[in-house]
Amino acid sequence: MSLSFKFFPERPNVSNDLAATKIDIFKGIINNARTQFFYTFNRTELETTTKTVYQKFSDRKVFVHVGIGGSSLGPEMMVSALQKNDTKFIFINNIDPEEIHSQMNFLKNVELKDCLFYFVSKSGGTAETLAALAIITQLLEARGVRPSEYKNYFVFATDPVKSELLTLAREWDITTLEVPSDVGGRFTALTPVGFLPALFAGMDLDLFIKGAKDAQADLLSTDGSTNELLAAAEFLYHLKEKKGISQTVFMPYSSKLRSLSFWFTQLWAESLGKKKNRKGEMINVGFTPIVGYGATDQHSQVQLFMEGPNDKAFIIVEVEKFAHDFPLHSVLSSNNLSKLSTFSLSNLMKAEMEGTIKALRENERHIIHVKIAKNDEYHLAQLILFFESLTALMGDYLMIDPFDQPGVEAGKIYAFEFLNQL
Ligand SMILES: O=P(O)(O)OC[C@H]1O[C@](O)(CO)[C@@H](O)[C@@H]1O
Repeated sequence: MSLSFKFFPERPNVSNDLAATKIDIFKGIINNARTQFFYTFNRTELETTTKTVYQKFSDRKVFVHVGIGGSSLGPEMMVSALQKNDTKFIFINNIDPEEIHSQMNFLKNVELKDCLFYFVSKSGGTAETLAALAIITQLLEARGVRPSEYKNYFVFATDPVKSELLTLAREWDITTLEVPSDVGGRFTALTPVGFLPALFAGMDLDLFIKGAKDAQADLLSTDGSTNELLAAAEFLYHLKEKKGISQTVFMPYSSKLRSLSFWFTQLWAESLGKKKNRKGEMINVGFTPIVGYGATDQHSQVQLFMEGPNDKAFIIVEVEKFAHDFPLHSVLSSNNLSKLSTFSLSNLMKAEMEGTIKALRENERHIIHVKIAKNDEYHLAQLILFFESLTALMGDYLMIDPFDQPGVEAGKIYAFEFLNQL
């Protein structure tokens, strides 16, 4: 795996015996019929069907992605990290009428033949996504498009076995991609959910999948001295058990990877925040994710991180080499400018990150520093698989099921009760 790791104050000691035990457990998790996230991208037919769909609609200049939670956060993160072309992306990922108004206004002014609407919902029954479908069909109707023609504008991604969207897909003859039944919504970035937007963003899908495949063996290694998945799990679990640290600040030093923090937030929060353990006993556990990005948040949250309660672990993601850089020399004379003049912007970013890590260490904070050589498809896929694997494994440490989300159901039921009273 080409992610490199440093742990502060120190890497936990993972003996080979412990590694063998934990990898056995991890294999049990990823080989379970309902939790196949670790292997889905090995299914080449998922890649080829997505490429075929892309070919069919590749002339589209506006890609409207409709979905919420895991059906949107992965694609948003991938596109904002690595888009390489001019495709206009619109993410309809909320039901704020004012935002939808702006999005629909934009769409009213573009040629429909330039648009592709990608509706993603694992369950096919999510109210927010179906609401957006209703509004988009109104837009199409107003432009004279009949339901029999929706197939020219829509692609669906949903569970191939059980989903309301399947019924509509059959009725309207919509091209439909698979969200594998055995992969939970928040683990679907490395499936057609992420693949299709990646292709429309001009990303190299083969390199993306290769990155994930190349990480598999290292994540399963029973060498405790090199398996960083196990080290990270031990590090975070013991911080929680011994020091009560259960907040996790996720802070890439990169604007392009800022959305990785939002993707991580759902993965970490929805998977690990649980009322009951696997035996059904009340335990109310979880790790609270905190979104950050450097260097910007040094001027926002870092004061708290340094001097506030020592109740947070920090995951800092570094991009070693940026694709672009700028020298900082200037014709202006100023003391502060002249201190920068012999350096580049990426030198400043690196120095600020290292400076923050050093200061955090002086304040006895706990840090996992992850480095990628560059922000590309290969490394992004490795980050995704690493954090998905870490989440699954932490579920075992916490003795909970990281693949369900019973806590969000009650709110949905009450929302419909309120709706029916309106
Ligand atoms: O893909 P779906 O089924 O529309 O679900 C969207 C999101 O809603 C949840 O089920 C609950 O928040 C998430 O787990 C999921 O990512």
